[in-house]
Amino acid sequence: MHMNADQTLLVLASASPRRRELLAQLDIRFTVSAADIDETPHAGEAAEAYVGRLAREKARVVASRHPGAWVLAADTTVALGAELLGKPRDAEEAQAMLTRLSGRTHDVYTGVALAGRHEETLVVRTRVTFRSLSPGEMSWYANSGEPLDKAGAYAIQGKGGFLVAGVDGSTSNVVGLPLGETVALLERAGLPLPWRAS
Ligand SMILES: Cc1cn([C@H]2C[C@H](O)[C@@H](COP(=O)(O)OP(=O)(O)OP(=O)(O)O)O2)c(=O)[nH]c1=O
Repeated sequence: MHMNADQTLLVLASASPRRRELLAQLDIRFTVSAADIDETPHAGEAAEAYVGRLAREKARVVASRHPGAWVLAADTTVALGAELLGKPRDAEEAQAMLTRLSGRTHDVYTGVALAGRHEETLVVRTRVTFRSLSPGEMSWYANSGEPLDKAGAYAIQGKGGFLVAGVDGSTSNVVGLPLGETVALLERAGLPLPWRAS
């Protein structure tokens, strides 16, 4: 992609097909350029601070490659109390995460950052309650392949829907991009939106 000085150009700094689909559903025009950053949490870093920091770092890395454009980035993590559950390395770790989540309520945090003429970061929390899962359910799902690239080892939008007893808050936030808050963020920056004349 070549440089573009157009202030209405939006770049999504993400390799996640979920974020791409969520944004595309709203007919918002954007290009994609993934940021590869170190996602190791700092010692004692709380979930809210962690996802905000990672979203900001992703947005800044891609903004430096696209001067003049607006860059949107996000990061999602699952938090069970003070414990952060990122993407499981394998089916065994997925199973361990599902065992922790079974029969309990956890928080899903997504940090969203917009970088361009100015910078803004927000963090959205959704509470998700899991059913009490049987060993057979956990083992089948852990080995289904679906948990591997998902924070907390499940996809609410996929087969993982059967694990969930209830959701309190934004569902798109769980999938990786809180649509209501993201639209408000783009609106504040003056980006053109399909329902608003630019
Ligand atoms: C809990 C949950 C997470 N997820 C996904 C959303 C995110 O893509 C992923 C968390 O990983 P992230 O590190 O937030 O995102 P990513 O590595 O997929 O993409 P990028 O950093 O390039 O933007 O987990 C679901 O799809 N469904 C769910 O129910």
